Amino acid sequence: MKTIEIAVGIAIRETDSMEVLVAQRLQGSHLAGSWEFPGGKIDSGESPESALVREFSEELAVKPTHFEMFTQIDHRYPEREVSLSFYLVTQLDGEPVGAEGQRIAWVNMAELAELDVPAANQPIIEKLQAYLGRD
Ligand SMILES: Nc1nc2c([nH]c(=O)n2[C@H]2C[C@H](O)[C@@H](COP(=O)(O)OP(=O)(O)OP(=O)(O)O)O2)c(=O)[nH]1
Ligand SMILES: [Mg+2]
Repeated sequence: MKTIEIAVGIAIRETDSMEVLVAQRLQGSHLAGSWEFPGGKIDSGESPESALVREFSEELAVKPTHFEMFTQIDHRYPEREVSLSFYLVTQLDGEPVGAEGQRIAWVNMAELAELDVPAANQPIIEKLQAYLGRD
């Protein structure tokens, strides 16, 4: 099975608690209905960082202006194998919207733990909770 390379951004903001931006995968897509971190496929010849910036523009109509590598994980779903590069996005130019009609939400770590997420994200979320704190 050919591995699909994906760039994903975990946008972070601090309000009363630390929050991250999630988006609900659209009907008709792989893992429809689950709450993902925005991102998508890296085009051939494209760098992961360029893909991250492009996907945030397409999906959220914002530009990540500060980001750093967080972690990388490979996961095999029954239908496809993905290689996910997760970035922490600490600054955005603009206010994100669901530019493709998807629902988006800023959630704290407790809320994130309650969401239906892609199976590949579970270890990432645990790492994120350890990194940001649980409250
Ligand atoms: N964006 C994103 N994808 C994830 C996450 N976790 C996870 O397993 N995936 C998987 C789901 C999909 O199989 C794949 C992303 O591919 P995709 O098809 O949504 O890519 P895309 O945004 O370029 O969409 P499209 O142009 O193909 O419609 O990665 C995540 O947190 N964010
Ligand atoms: Mg996508």
